[in-house]
Amino acid sequence: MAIVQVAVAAPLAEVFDYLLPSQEADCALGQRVLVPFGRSRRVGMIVARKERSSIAPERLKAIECCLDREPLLGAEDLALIRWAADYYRCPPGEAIFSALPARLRRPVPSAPAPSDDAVPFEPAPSPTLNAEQQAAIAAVHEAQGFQCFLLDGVTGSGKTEVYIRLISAALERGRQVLVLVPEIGLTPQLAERFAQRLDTERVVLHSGLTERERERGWQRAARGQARLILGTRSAIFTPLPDLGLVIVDEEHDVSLKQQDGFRYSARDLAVRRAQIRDCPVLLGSATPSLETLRNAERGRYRHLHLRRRAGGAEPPRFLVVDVRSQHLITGLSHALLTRMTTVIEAGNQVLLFLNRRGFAPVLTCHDCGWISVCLHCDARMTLHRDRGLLICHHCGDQRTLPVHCPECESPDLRPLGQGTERVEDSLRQRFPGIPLARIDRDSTRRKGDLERLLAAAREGAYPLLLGTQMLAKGHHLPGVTLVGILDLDHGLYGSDFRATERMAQLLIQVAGRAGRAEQPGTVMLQTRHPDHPLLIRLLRQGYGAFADAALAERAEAALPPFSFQALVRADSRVAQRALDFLREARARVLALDAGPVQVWGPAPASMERRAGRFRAQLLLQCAQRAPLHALIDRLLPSLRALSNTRTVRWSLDIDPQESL
Ligand SMILES: Nc1ncnc2c1ncn2[C@@H]1O[C@H](COP(=O)(O)OP(=O)(O)OP(=O)(O)O)[C@@H](O)[C@H]1O
Ligand SMILES: [Zn+2]
Repeated sequence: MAIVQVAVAAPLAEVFDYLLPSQEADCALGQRVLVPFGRSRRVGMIVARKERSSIAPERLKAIECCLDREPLLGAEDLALIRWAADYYRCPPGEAIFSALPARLRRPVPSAPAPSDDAVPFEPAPSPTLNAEQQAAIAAVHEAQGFQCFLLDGVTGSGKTEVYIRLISAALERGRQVLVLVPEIGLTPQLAERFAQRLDTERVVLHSGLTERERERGWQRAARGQARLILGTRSAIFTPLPDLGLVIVDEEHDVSLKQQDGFRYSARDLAVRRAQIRDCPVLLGSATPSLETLRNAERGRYRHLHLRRRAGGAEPPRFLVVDVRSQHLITGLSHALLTRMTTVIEAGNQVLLFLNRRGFAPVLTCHDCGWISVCLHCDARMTLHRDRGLLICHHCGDQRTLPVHCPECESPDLRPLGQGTERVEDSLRQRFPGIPLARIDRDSTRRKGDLERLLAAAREGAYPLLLGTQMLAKGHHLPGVTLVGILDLDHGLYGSDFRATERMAQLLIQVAGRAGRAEQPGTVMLQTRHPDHPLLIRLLRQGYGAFADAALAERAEAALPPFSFQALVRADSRVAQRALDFLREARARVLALDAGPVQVWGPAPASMERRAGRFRAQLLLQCAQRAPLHALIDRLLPSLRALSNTRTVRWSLDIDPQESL
């Protein structure tokens, strides 16, 4: 009997050998099987065939049955997932089964191939490419096999147009194309643009679909029926037999990194996938991550520029509003309000950006000083007046809005600061009769809300747009000529070393919504730190100059991308336990002789208690990747042993994007 290696759907570091009974002899790589496992049965996937096993033949168990008639994953798909599982230290079975549509994680047979639906196609006219767009396209066309490109194009420079041309050419060559975007909210707009221009079978894959829809799309992609696949990060694992081009839009966005369970970077895996496939990959952004810029600088990625806005639109003009010692009206300066009036009277649109939802970030008692703290987190509960609730944005806990102070019974409770709900309130009073759309997670809770609001916003239905980053990213809103940024200051002095990078990206992305059509745009940035050197550089010289300076700072401090990191996070219900666990982990690292790997911490998280658990982290860092990863391999067994005896949860994050 043949021997196969099976990855079982469970958090186990190993894969297991099984016998393949003769009635299942043609069961192959990438097919799911049902196997006896301990006293139960589990679903698994065949990941290799073997000549012999190190386990004595009489002790080998046989698989019970094969669940699929054809492989669900091809050899390359498996290679990618297993590479990712190794690199990110995720158990192979967990990685493989989290890459499958949810239903196929259970012991059910896979469905037959879904049929195609033909859609009538009326191509929309395509613009004449400018010289920079042409050069970018030509560069990618010249690629022989694998090559990674950075498409670094200012907002509104026509990156999407470049994608469309490259996709079209790849489709004509008979290839499939995978396009990744960081957020669901960006899929409808892009899908719509693709639908107008590309006559091909498309699927969209994201977490907002039902299990059925997702499985169907996945199957059509896997069987080569769908030729263009547009999806959020987990779509990186979709099997694509004819893959010929990978595109990652907004490659700088943290949402491309999975932050729990199988913690992978879809962007980095896109590059790896293209390498395995030997095809080109294009990373696009107006604000590339410092990691990607560094790779371009080192010549590993080819840097393509689109320096001008397409179709003759002007870059937006920045005005800094120094709000120190100014009287603000619910967070808005007089200068901003005045200009808003002018823009609205001229029949254009204003977009206001405030990255804080709810009515106010805290409720206080004016008599005794009580504040609305969360019982489970080291955080304040946000006042949501519309819903009559205090909500903790960290653990989700809700309380009905108190009428009297819970401490002193005073009725004088006051909201402090403002969120989008409060700004909306104030604007409706100040601009009566002017249609306003607030776009944030609260105002778009039902399916289709966001799409509807954005479509109406694009049509110019709302002279006033107000929103969080949901509204800021990637949307083309041609009527917007004024963008007001109410408060980004926390990003200038954040505790995470990436805080300024994120602030700069968000600022440029939000600003990029202004003046994308005929009318020029203005961006008013309210700040209490108008003299901050990085801010000045960003506004006067642009993102590229900012990134150069930020990279120089990172080099100086030996931080990523000039070093590599891994973060061990731990949490426990009892204070100190997580820290104690990490102290021991640190001792183990030192006992292993860490060599060039530096060990920082452990330190409590900046918000230590969250959802009733105390959190801490231990950082490992090294100028080279190899010694760090070698150390981790030696460390993991002892971490697993350590945690067995404790009530501590822990995880390992390779190339972490966020500290706690
Ligand atoms: N060569 C061109 N000539 C005229 N118009 C163009 C050209 N290329 C793109 N456009 C138009 O310019 C606008 C902006 O282009 P697009 O949305 O592709 O930019 P982008 O770089 O992807 O934007 P962002 O990253 O800011 O979302 C679109 O309306 C697009 O149709
Ligand atoms: Zn909480």
